[in-house]
Amino acid sequence: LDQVRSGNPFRRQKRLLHSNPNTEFSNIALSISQQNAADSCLPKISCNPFLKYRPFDGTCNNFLVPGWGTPNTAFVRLLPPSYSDGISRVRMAQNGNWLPSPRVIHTVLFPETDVFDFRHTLAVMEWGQIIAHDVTFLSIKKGPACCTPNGNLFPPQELHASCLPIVIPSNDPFYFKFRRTCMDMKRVKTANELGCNIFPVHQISGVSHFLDGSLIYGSNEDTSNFLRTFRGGLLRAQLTADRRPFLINTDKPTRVCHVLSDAEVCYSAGDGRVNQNSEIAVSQVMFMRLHNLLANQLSIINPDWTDNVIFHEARRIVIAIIQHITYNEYLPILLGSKFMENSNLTPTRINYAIGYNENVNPSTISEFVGAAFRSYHSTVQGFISLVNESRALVAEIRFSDFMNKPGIIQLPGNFDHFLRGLITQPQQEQDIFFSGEITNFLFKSDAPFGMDLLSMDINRGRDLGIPPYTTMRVLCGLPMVNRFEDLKDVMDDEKIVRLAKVYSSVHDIDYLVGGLLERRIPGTLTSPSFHCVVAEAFYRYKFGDRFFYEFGGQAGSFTLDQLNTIRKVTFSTLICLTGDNIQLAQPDGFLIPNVKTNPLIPCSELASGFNLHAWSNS
Ligand code: HEM
Ligand SMILES: [Ca+2]
Repeated sequence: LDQVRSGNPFRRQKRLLHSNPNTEFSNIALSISQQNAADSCLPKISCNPFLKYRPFDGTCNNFLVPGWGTPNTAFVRLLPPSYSDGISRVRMAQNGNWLPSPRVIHTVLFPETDVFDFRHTLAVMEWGQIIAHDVTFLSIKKGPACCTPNGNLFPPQELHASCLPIVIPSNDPFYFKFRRTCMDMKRVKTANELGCNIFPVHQISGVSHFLDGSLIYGSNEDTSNFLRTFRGGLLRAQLTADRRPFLINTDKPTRVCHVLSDAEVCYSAGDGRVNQNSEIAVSQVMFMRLHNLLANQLSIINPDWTDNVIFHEARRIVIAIIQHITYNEYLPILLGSKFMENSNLTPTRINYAIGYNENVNPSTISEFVGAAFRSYHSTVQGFISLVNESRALVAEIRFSDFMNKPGIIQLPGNFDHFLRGLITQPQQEQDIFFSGEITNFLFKSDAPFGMDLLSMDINRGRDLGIPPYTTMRVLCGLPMVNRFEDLKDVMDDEKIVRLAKVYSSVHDIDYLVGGLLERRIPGTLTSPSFHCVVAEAFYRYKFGDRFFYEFGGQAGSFTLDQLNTIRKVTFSTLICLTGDNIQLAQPDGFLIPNVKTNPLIPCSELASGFNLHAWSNS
């Protein structure tokens, strides 16, 4: 409370759980997070300490626990899960009733408006999605539909155990038009489905937890082999009539994508979500092109290298570039530059970084994927700008028209239009306003309505047993609260009034909801209760990853010359290198260009320092 009175509730919360082991709450987090009941089910593997290239599934990254971070293993939890039966049933309200419907919470607290973030480009949003798809994939349990064919609720006794449908009130401002009172949603898989009999349940990630380019190469060797040509270290690609490379097509477009014939474009990549929307499809093509460009350069520099060596060296560089852009350009925007410096998260400028810690569990954090990182769904744009070389708007496409329908990005000129759009169009503000394109029309296909991502996110938090907001905010260093009025330290009055309209107790508030309603920490794109969880996740992706690009002294470490080459790469370099014919970009692609501080300059200048001489064998 003293903190509240002092008028600066932000000072104390900007913390990293790991770097503050002497605080009461981080001690709790640290001890719980390092142990994971599901670890008892990890496969026993013996490791080769001289392995130069990280395995696709992340095994043996950690010598103490070789299964840490591998696909189909459990997330770590910062705090014990909140399940009403202590095992797996979703949380109930303090008064014993069901918690309010996520859709009701959405309509009362999160108006649908487009508010632009005029500082940050849409590339910031998209880079977040790239990271999300790299570090986590929740697979949905199989089972029958959870709503009737007309979109109404089944009687509770007829509901399958895998179901967690969202109740839509009959007076919903949007869905009432379609007389729908139920949004189908199923629970996600837990370690128990894989034979690991532990309770409370632990949800699992289907992909490698490390930030290791698994969305490009897959999370196992079979997927990677499927994507490779086995010639010149290249990834497979399909060429358009004018010979521009795109990802290969899946062999079942009509099943995977929203297309009418199997002749239509629908990609196959290291991650199954590649077709989800046009921006992620563009990004995945960008990475495939980057890999092949590096592979071609490496072949020229080292004609004696085998396909396998070229492939793995190119992959190692691509992963390093993803990590570098994340820690050098993306995270300072999210977490604040000062915080990054103080927590050793900023990339080192010279020499190697130090601090790899084999005691850090590198696994993705449940509270991060179940709430904190999803808050960036708020930054998604409902309309995508296609932009030409003079930065004029060529077209604007409706986001929901091109979900699971990526063919548009291959049309002549469009790939560059999309890429330029990413570094030109503002993202939406990280706030309580979400685009209707994802909250009414998500995956709409040909229907006049779709699903609601925000309601799904709130519901998913309950599925994962994410502790309520009041518990999570304490973990992040805010005072314990017992009444709605106590939330004034981080929330505006009007929001508190609305919260009290929906939730009957302050302790019922979902973490995602509370975190989104907090005032943002100045100089960041996070609020106090999300900051420590997002920071903790990225702390682990760095200091828990033996192959992290900046570390020396490992079999897979870069030479300093190589490292210094990677340090020159920015998001804009990627745009320049992988576009069909992009001539200009601003140095910081995550910031809106402007003549004074971030002017458009020739790509030849932006990419000039980037060559692979440091990889020459001679
Ligand atoms: C570009 C538009 C985006 C769309 C259409 C989208 C859509 C989705 C959907 C449908 C889910 C699954 C929901 C569920 O069933 O639980 C999801 C999950 C998720 N999204 Fe997004 N998303 C977008 C961008 C982002 C961004 C920008 C971020 C973060 C910066 C993000 C972070 C996440 C995370 C962490 C999950 C959980 C993933 C998992 O563990 O499987 N998404 N998103
Ligand atoms: Ca990964």
